Amino acid sequence: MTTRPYVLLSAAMSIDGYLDDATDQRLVLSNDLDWDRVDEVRAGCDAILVGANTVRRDNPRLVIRSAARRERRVASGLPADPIKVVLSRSGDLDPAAAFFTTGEGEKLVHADIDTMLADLAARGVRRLMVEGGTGTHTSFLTRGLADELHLVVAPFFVGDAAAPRFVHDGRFPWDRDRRATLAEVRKIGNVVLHRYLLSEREVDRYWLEQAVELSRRCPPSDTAFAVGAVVVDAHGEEIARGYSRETDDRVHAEEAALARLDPADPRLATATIYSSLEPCSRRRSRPRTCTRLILDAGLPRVVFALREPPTFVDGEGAELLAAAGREVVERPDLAAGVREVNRSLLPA
Ligand SMILES: NC(=O)C1=CN([C@@H]2O[C@H](COP(=O)(O)OP(=O)(O)OC[C@H]3O[C@@H](n4cnc5c(N)ncnc54)[C@H](OP(=O)(O)O)[C@@H]3O)[C@@H](O)[C@H]2O)C=CC1
Ligand SMILES: Nc1c(N[C@@H]2O[C@H](COP(=O)(O)O)[C@@H](O)[C@H]2O)[nH]c(=O)[nH]c1=O
Repeated sequence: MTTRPYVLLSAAMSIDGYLDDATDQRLVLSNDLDWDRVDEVRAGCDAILVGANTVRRDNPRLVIRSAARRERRVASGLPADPIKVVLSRSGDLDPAAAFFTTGEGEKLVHADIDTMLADLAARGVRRLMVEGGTGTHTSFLTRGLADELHLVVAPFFVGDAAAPRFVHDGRFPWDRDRRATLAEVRKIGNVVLHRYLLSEREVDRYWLEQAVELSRRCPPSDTAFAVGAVVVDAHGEEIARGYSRETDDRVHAEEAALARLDPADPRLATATIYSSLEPCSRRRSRPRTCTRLILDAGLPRVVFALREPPTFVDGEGAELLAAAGREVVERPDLAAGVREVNRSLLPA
């Protein structure tokens, strides 16, 4: 099975949540700096998608504007422009639309999202940017098919319910009990970019990267690893963090983080602990291992990047946690930073 491309949704809306006004003229919400950012994001993607109404109403070109970015793409063996895709069940599209007549990449029309994603995966597309409009964003979001959302808010109101909102009504996977992860807020002149992470895989990446960053603060040691740990509740809010040797010269990262929480804290029962290294399962310097502490705290989910290397002991934290019914997620794709922080302690 081929994996679907990474899906990045992008939209600009007014303060009151509209993507456009109700006139025939296209509403520009981004400023010049933000258009340049959009161009950069486009240049980092293999394909760009819009819905059929956006082609009909905006007549977009969806090409890379910057000559330097086009040259960089070509120099790295890519076409100057990403593949363009339009979603349309009706197929009612004007062949003279700029979508079809501009740009050097392929132009595709698809009537179904699943078929489209499979086709793009087969064409080697790894990153897809979805630029709207309302119906298209609603389809991707309600189906849980978005990994990341770039939402720009422009500083004015449209104030007309006849205009298209960011999304239609619907059942979205993120609600007040299951919040999306806010990875970044950036002021770009007078607009604000919000970057949200929407898929579990990307949320895990974000918190594990935080844990790896935290491990860089560990006081150096020849006899113990440098590890960072973050505990995140079911709403996606950080509730504790810690790192090796943070509070005394023996303390482990998970131990330091869990010590900051009341064992009776109800959030623990649905929280995730992110640790840059597999939780320890043998320890001389303390009565309880980090694996034991995690089990005793009732944490149902553990995510780590690197298995404990056999430098000091043979770790079996992952196996013990899984055997106890905890969900254990190993992310070796994020292990490079952990290896770098601990390079003097790893086997050559
Ligand atoms: N500010 C911003 O960032 C942006 C604003 N916009 C604005 O959004 C507005 C357009 O939004 P909207 O009218 O909702 O249109 P869309 O651009 O989302 O197009 C909707 C059409 O796309 C096709 N489509 C949508 N979902 C699916 C699906 N799941 N499977 C197959 N086909 C699908 C259908 O085409 P068909 O009818 O052919 O069957 C549908 O009618 C415009 O006013 C535009 O200016 C657009 C993009 C970005
Ligand atoms: N209006 C608007 C956006 N609209 C999106 O940009 C597309 C036009 O791209 P181009 O053909 O390159 O001019 C348009 O069809 C729609 O998908 N995007 C934004 O980031 N900010 C904005 O204010």
